[in-house]
Amino acid sequence: MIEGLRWISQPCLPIDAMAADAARRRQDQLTKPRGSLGRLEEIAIRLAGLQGTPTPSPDPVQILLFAADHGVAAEGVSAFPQTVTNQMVRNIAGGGAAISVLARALDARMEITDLGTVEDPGPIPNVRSERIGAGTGNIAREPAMTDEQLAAAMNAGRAATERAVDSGARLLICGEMGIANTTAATALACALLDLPAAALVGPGTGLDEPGVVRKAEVITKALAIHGSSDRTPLDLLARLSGFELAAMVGAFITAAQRGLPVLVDGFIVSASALAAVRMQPEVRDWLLFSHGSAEPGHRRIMAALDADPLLDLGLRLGEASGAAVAVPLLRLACALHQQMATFGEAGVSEV
Ligand SMILES: O=C(O)c1ccc[n+]([C@@H]2O[C@H](COP(=O)([O-])O)[C@@H](O)[C@H]2O)c1
Ligand SMILES: Cc1cc2nc[nH]c2cc1C
Repeated sequence: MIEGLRWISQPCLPIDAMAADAARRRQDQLTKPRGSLGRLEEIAIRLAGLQGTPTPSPDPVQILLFAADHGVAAEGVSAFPQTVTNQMVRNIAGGGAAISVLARALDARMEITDLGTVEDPGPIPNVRSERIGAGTGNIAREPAMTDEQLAAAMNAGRAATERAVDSGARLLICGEMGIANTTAATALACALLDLPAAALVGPGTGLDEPGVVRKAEVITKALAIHGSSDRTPLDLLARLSGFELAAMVGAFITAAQRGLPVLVDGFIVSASALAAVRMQPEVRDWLLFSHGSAEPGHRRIMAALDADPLLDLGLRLGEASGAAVAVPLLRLACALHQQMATFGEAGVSEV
């Protein structure tokens, strides 16, 4: 085990089965035909079990946004230049990005961390600088990061999650910003799922068809160098991912160990969730899935995690935007659970 990452094997908290059972019984007494609120019932029951309470709620919601650059961008695998990562960090912090608007509209807390964009932008208001390097290595030629960098990234995600728990957050959302990170996420997921690049590759920010073919070749090369099936998920994470992906793996494992439910965003976040579950299978219990990304490989990752995301809106933005959009559903599911009258209270006949 890598020095500084021994905490990965600490157990996750168990789910409170009594709280979940009580929530299920309450759902069956509310003034509606049994099961008629479908997955909204499921959400309230799961949150009750995860939070260990008869009054589940996603609030306060904590969004952790991790940004980093990727050496593999040099292979022309993104429709956008690498400088956009830094520019978008400024935009997110300045309030103009989609997630900035969504976080404001939801009244959610958001913490933004620069884990290593290509150029150090210097201090930016509302951005934590925890730079691990000037982007990762180009995975088509070398490992993305060293073991020390992996530990730094995962520990940054862990520390951010600890801060969230300590400040009373009841739902964790992780998001990412990193030009070329769909290449890293695809390579990581292919290695973890033992699938070829062609099974998961997609346009990311908007590559054309020939671009996607080139991207698949780059991923195939990276998998040939690093993707050997006898490598551990931790080793694959170091070799094929990125600082923001590794931070999210650290965040998810920590959330499960500290008892904080997670609402998973799109393609890149799901690749991190898959890696976290491979390292610690009990993490799966703590994950709710917000939306199906338009990135085609997302479906394969969802299938591997036995996940059925709540929404299907054709989103492919990242930045935690899809998870943010699903928060109102969780709020409404919890409001219904808490505020609806029971058959007894309302004097409505049950049969
Ligand atoms: O989350 C998704 O499903 C998603 C799908 C495609 C692209 N993205 C975002 O787009 C960026 C990566 O795309 P690319 O083409 O540069 O690899 C990165 O900043 C992600 O947040 C995100
Ligand atoms: C503009 C832009 C915004 C993003 N947000 C997340 N990924 C992104 C990629 C681009 C290119």
